[in-house]
Amino acid sequence: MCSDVAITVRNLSKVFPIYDKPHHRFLQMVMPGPKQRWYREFHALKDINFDVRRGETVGIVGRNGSGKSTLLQIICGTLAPTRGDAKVNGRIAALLELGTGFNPEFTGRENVILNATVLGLDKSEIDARFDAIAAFADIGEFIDQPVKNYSSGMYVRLAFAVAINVDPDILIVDEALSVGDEAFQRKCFARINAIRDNGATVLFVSHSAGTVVELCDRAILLDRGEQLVEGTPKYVVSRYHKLLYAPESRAREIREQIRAEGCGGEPVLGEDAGTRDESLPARTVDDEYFDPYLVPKSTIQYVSKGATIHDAMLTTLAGRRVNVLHAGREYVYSYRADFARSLCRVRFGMLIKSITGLELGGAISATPNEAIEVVDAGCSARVRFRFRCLLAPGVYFLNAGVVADLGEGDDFVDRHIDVAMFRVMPDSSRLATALVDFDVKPSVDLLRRVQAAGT
Ligand SMILES: Nc1ncnc2c1ncn2[C@@H]1O[C@H](COP(=O)(O)OP(=O)(O)OP(=O)(O)O)[C@@H](O)[C@H]1O
Repeated sequence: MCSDVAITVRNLSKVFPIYDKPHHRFLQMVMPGPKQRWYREFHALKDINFDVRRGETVGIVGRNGSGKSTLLQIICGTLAPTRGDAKVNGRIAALLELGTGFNPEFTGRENVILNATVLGLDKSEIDARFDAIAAFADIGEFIDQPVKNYSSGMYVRLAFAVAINVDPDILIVDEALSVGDEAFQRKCFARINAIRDNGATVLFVSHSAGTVVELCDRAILLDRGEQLVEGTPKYVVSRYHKLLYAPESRAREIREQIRAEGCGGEPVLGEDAGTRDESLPARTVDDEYFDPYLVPKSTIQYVSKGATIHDAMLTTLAGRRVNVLHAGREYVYSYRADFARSLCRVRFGMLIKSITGLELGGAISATPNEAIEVVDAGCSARVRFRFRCLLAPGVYFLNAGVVADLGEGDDFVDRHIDVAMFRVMPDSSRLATALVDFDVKPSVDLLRRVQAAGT
């Protein structure tokens, strides 16, 4: 293996036997034969090939079951490939899914020693680092309890503390971070950054587009065990999203499209160089655009009480339809409401929610005193909400609602939940943390420390 390559994966395939009935496993053991096979083959990885250079941080993305964890386990040597091989050059520390690495009967202290020994540290090195590992894990006296008594959060804390305190040449992280609490996750990301800055190689599995774009130099998209594409994180994440939100009927076609595009997104060319979907208008790298596959699957339409909402959409200020937005820019959320009966004191509303349903912000077209007094049957209204997209990269959902006074106060006369969705593009220049960007203007003054007299 070339000395500036940390990981080489060649023609790697993994086939799992699937037994339809529990006793078939036994029958296969006692009656294996060329004619009768008691299992079906499931191809979890199919002919995977890539290199990771020393010092690179590479993200692996893909839908559930695409083979990410299987790939990492083979690279770490905890699972054997069926064909091909994965070679690593250097000390590898891995944070794989829960359950791997620790012996549940041993205490945290014993597991730390065991793990660090497996990672190649001698006794004096382990003694020198033990306190740092325990401090990072911050699990108090649980360090002397068997790990079978740990919560999943404690387990991850300790596993991560070991993995990143042994000065690995190669760090492999499999999304396990999402188990820890937020403060701990932040501590871990800071530590991963420090390890990377010291020249280590990081291989990272994540479902979070923001994390991959933020942390990685390059990304690889796996789907159904196949390596569909590799390229810049922005490019690969955009293809991943295209696949993730594809209707089942189009998924196969979209996979083929992505595969045909091949390797993409050299940084100098910009994320979509040479791979534009011909059905979309030409755009520059940072342009917002419309992704036809970004369609909510959770839309709920309430029973109409005299008005009906249609054509909910987002556009640029110039009127171009979009749903992949640029943070910081202004957009218009609009819909049409058709009135089948006359309604009094009419107002229109909008709401933006996070993927978990958290209501982030909304607006109503008028105060109660300024509601439209009467809208006659047969009329239509075009409703527009202009807003600035002050949101973190990620996916968001939109509600739309029409309110009128039906005699007993305001009531919804039509309401659509998750009527549209949009994505905010990852932005590496972003300083804001969390979901909502308050347009904070940070400033830092470095103050020279006054030297004490005589020192
Ligand atoms: N030991 C096994 N026996 C049979 N099938 C397996 C085994 N381990 C994994 N698989 C199957 O291989 C496929 C890939 O699994 P893997 O865990 O690598 O996917 P993943 O991309 O990491 O998924 P997720 O994002 O849900 O963690 C899945 O369909 C899984 O059911």
